[in-house]
Amino acid sequence: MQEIAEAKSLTLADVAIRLTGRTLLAVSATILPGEVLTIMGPSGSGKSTLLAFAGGFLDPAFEVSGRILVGAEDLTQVPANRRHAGILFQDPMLFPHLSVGGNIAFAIPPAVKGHKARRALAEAALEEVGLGGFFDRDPETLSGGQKARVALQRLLVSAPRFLLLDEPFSKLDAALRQQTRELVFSKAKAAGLPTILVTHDSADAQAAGGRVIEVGSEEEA
Ligand SMILES: Nc1ncnc2c1ncn2[C@@H]1O[C@H](COP(=O)(O)OP(=O)(O)OP(=O)(O)O)[C@@H](O)[C@H]1O
Repeated sequence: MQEIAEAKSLTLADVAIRLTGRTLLAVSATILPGEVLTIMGPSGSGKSTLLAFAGGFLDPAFEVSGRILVGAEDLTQVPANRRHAGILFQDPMLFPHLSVGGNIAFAIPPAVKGHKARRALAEAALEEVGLGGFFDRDPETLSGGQKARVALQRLLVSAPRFLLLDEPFSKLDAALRQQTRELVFSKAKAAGLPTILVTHDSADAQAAGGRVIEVGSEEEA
């Protein structure tokens, strides 16, 4: 559907994040194309902070050492808007002023020219997740699971180089959660995207099928 750039690994090279002199978390890992690295740990252990570092939107209150790379390209000093990270949060955060299809079309890279071509891509992306015919719907009229699928497709049409998932399934009920996580992981794998998943749920980690890194509690860090 979208043009997929050559898949590359994502490397967190000796990343240590400190807050007021105390090490919050330290991680070193290379995540292969299509691999999901799961980060688990108690509340406040720095999981979202690690994703903020990877995405390039970390609060300057944190001190960081180490580097983040895609393939051999060092992204550590690259601003967030040029990292091409695909990010999913708990909340699908669809733009309420755009239609469902508008949400997806918005994310298609500007290299795809022409209203018709962009619309056709967005329609195909909706169809792929069972939402054919939903283009003109108001996002507010969708169910939680439908919103999650729109958010996923919006992410994938943007041609990300890696994925950062911050508890993206935690607001869904059990059956939907199972379905959505299978969809997300199968698509991430098919697109060859290295992925970091933050979760509290060991079933998410199991479904992701990759390595799991446990980060410590605030007390022991
Ligand atoms: N902007 C900030 N300035 C200062 N401290 C912050 C900031 N953001 C988060 N923190 C602190 O950094 C620590 C790590 O927060 P973070 O949100 O990464 O934890 P988490 O593991 O993702 O937690 P949860 O599972 O509850 O989402 C916490 O102690 C938090 O209070």
